[in-house]
Amino acid sequence: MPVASSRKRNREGTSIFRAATTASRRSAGHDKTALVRALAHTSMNVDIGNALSSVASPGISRAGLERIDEQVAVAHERIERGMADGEHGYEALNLPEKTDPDEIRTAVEPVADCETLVTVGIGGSALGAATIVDALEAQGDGTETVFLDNVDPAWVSRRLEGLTLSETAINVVSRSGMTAETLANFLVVREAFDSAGVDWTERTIVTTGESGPLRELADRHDLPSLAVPDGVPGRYAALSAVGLVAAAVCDLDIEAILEGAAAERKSLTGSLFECPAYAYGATAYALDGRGAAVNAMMPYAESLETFAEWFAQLWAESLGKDDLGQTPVRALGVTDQHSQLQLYRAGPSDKLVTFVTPQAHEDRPIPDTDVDSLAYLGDGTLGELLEAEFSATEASLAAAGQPNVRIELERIDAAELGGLLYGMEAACVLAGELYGVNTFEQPAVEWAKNATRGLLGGGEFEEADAVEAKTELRIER
Ligand SMILES: O=P(O)(O)OC[C@H]1O[C@](O)(CO)[C@@H](O)[C@@H]1O
Repeated sequence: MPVASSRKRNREGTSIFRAATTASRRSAGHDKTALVRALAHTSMNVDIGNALSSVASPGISRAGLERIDEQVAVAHERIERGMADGEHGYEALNLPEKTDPDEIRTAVEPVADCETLVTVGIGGSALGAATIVDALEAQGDGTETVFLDNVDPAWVSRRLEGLTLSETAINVVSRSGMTAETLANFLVVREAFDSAGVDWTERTIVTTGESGPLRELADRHDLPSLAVPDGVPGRYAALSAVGLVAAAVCDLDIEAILEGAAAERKSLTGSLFECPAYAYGATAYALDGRGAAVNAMMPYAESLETFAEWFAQLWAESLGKDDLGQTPVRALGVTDQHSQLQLYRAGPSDKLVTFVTPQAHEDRPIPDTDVDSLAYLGDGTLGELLEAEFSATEASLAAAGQPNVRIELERIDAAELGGLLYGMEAACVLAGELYGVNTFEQPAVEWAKNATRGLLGGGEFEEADAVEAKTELRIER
């Protein structure tokens, strides 16, 4: 029954659809020409028109964009130098060329026929993989995927219950190889296999660094393993084995993901007016400086909900330091029109709303109805309703002077997704340069890790003492 629906494109590549909205915007007095489309074909096109000061407040003027573009040119040189030298962090932007899909496919062969894949990992060691398999679910081979990225005992038990362990494979991922949650969950999963009499060493694949407890376990049991590439922080590792092992087990087109990313890499030039990724990073940075301290990532596709979670880690852990950084918020279109939009439209003007919208998508007709008041829905499609709601919500924010940016994908497929992931990583690296922060470290997370280890007898940590010294003011029933 599903039928393909796509917005027709004229030769200039401007969607007829957009033309319509331009008319409505013009009626609302918007100057609408700031669509940044890459010179080379890339996945993501970025429309920053609704972030202009002629439309929104906070907003950025054209002169402001020109000024930032000078900083972008300098930042781009720094990024290119870091990539050329394989420097820590910048090396992540070389992954489309460096990741070997054949190596990944070979490594997953022993488990490729599993019915269920349990991925044990957290943060960057789970979110990239989850984003890819959730976004491309319809294009996979039907392998069920379970991500254990929390240690809530009831939740973990529910996830494991009901699994046919003899048909289940384990994908353990940890860059450091010592993250407590991941190692604890792996020990729990292993025990479940042992209790069921299923040999987990036959059904486990490991992705980790050169050293650490997980590397030791992999070597001791001679488990098939892949390396986390050097110089690539977890949150930037989706386009390596870290994010692609699960995709390969689900028989997704990991080659096309890397090709889409490679095409996006070609769009990195020294100007935001030519590079969608930099246009996004520079605009988000500029708006933060003008008061938009919150960035609500609101994809208009259910399959991109996990992408918003992935983006939240990327943006928060990369830019949140030295009292700087824009707070990412996860939202979903159309669902959060009915929960968050009131705030985004009529609350404080401290937010940028980032929309991600596929131009083409699967569709489903809405049957005709004899209820007159529903005639406007009947005989249409859910896709038309989704598109109308997206445009209406985008325009409603602009009409209220609330800044928003649109990221357009042609459709949600492997190449487009690869480009989107790469583009957002490049946007974040650029924003990090503009903020002047160390984009690739996350020292602030260590305090709680030390405290946890101390509380559990894993060593002497002053942080654990501080936990005990909590100031209390309890209000009890
Ligand atoms: O891959 P690892 O080393 O297990 O770390 C998982 C996640 O934990 C963090 O280090 C934060 O605690 C993230 O940066 C990382 O993605």
